[in-house]
Amino acid sequence: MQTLLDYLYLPEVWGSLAVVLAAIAGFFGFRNFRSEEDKTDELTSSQSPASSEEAEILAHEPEAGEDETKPLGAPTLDQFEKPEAVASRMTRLRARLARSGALGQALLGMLSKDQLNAADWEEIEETLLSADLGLAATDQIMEALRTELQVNGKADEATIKAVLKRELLQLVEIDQPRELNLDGGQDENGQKLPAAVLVVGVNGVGKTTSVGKIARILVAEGDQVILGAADTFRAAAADQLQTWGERVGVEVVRSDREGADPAAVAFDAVKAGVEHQADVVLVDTAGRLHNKSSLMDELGKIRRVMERGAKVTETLLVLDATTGQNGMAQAKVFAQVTNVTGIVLTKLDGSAKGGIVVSVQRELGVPVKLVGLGEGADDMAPFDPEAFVDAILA
Ligand SMILES: Nc1nc2c(ncn2[C@@H]2O[C@H](COP(=O)(O)OP(=O)(O)OP(=O)(O)O)[C@@H](O)[C@H]2O)c(=O)[nH]1
Repeated sequence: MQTLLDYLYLPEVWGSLAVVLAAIAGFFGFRNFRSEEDKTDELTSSQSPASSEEAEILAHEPEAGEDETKPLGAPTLDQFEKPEAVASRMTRLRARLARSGALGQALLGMLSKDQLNAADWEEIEETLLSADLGLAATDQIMEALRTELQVNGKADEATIKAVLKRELLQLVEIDQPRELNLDGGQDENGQKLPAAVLVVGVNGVGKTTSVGKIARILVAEGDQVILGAADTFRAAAADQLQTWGERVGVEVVRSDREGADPAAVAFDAVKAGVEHQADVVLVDTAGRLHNKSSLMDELGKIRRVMERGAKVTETLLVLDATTGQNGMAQAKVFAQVTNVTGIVLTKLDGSAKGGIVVSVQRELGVPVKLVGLGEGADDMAPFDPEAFVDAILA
């Protein structure tokens, strides 16, 4: 006769227990996916891959009966944080943006003098340049101010503000939508497909944090989101992303292996998004700048394998507002190697470099879509040109 102890050693018992636990976790809608790359080498695919590397990733299917999910307990829905709604964060964060209003105050102080001499104009130019507006935009504003003061002699504060606002708004304007394109379309059977969003940028600019924050914005808007931790260069990045996901009940696809193929993780994330009929799959990348061609290869491959599962509707470039022209040079490399569709400008809180919005859009020809305004989880908002200009002139 079997004792209770014998019974506990039976593998079927543990197998059944695992299935029950997985089912419970699945029921609560919270699962942590390990990339299939970690698990199997057995492959089948009817699609024709573009390269042998891609073939490996595409052919990567779990073995029959294998469950690649790793349930992390079963949190109930009310254990998840409720991210702040977009409208309320805009009001709250406006004040943060105003901290970068040093530009408006400095200019108004100088321009309200009775007689402006050459040294004053030089100082005005210097102030505009130090806000990272760039040469061309600075020239345009200088021209408009000179014209105003020549025509009307001394201008009052309200007039100067109006001229600055008009010019800045014109400079910030860009003939492209600022909203994220999150229309993934449908497959040939009419089943909804997720929008795949690739997030790129130099390390340390706030990429992983931004992916977490964007996920929260989307969750607040009612979207079902899946995150892909394709920054496999730094193991902590996947842990960091997982924490962001866990806080709001968002699934995170990751690899447990440091240095795993980022394209495999990105592929699995999109695959999970399709299977779970998610609205958006957000993929974080490492994007180390070893050299231009390896970066191009890596991002190109990630993008191609993502496209096999769903449409990459956005490639967002994350840029640190405090890094100025140096950051811009690096951003340009990314824009050259991948088709960037929007900028996420981080660390705009407290930075006197608000002018970077103008220069980055001019240099890269893509709109700033989101701005990071602090280290808090909901300190990110869609970019609003008028609120931005008002704030820097406050
Ligand atoms: N003040 C402020 N800090 C920010 C903002 N966005 C990100 N950070 C901080 O920037 C630091 C770097 O952020 P990460 O998300 O780890 O940067 P990363 O680009 O993913 O870095 P790698 O993974 O090394 O490539 C963190 O301390 C963030 O809290 C922001 O909008 N404002």
